[in-house]
Amino acid sequence: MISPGIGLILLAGGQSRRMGQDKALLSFAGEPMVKRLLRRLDFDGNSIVLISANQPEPYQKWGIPVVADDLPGAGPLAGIQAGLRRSPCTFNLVVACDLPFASAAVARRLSQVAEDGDYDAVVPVCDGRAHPLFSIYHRRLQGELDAFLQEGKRRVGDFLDRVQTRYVTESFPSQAFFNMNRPEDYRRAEAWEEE
Ligand SMILES: Nc1nc2c(ncn2[C@@H]2O[C@H](COP(=O)(O)OP(=O)(O)OP(=O)(O)O)[C@@H](O)[C@H]2O)c(=O)[nH]1
Repeated sequence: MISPGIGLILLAGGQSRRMGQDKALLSFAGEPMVKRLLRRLDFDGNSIVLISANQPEPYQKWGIPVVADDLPGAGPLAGIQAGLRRSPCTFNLVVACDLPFASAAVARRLSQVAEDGDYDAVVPVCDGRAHPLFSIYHRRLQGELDAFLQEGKRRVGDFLDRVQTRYVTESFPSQAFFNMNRPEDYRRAEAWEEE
């Protein structure tokens, strides 16, 4: 289990234009992606909040608290903003809803780094790429994030450059960060699942 002091912010408010259907509700190996993520990440008992600009009904039916973006249409950073505002936790793992192999082991490792240090954000780097949508954010970032978005800025990486970000470069399994944008990504991931 993840440390009980870490909250989970699930980002499910995108438009899924490339996929052509809502990625958060996409059935993967017979299970909607959001339910799969909750099962895999093992956040039982921790604070969970799902940020969606779309229909809240399916999530409410599953007992998952849903909040809407404060800045609709502004992208994932605005989802993080809404999540940090609602979460009671100091540290929060932000997870995009399109990561079919999101890993509890990676989440535990990042949580450990966050709780041992005093960073604003803890971001894994795998194969030379940072993964800010599977990362930990400190709730004290709220004011700075509000100001950043207010300036019309939207890029998560640019925001992370402004704050005390700890990039964690370890031998993470790259599949944990594989995200599905298009139907061909979905087919590829389902094939891995079946292997
Ligand atoms: N809450 C919230 N989440 C978002 C927003 N935009 C994207 N996300 C989430 O961020 C993650 C990555 O999203 P993308 O794949 O970049 O964007 P998308 O809008 O879902 O997909 P495309 O329309 O194909 O670009 C997914 O979990 C999305 O649900 C937003 O405006 N608000």
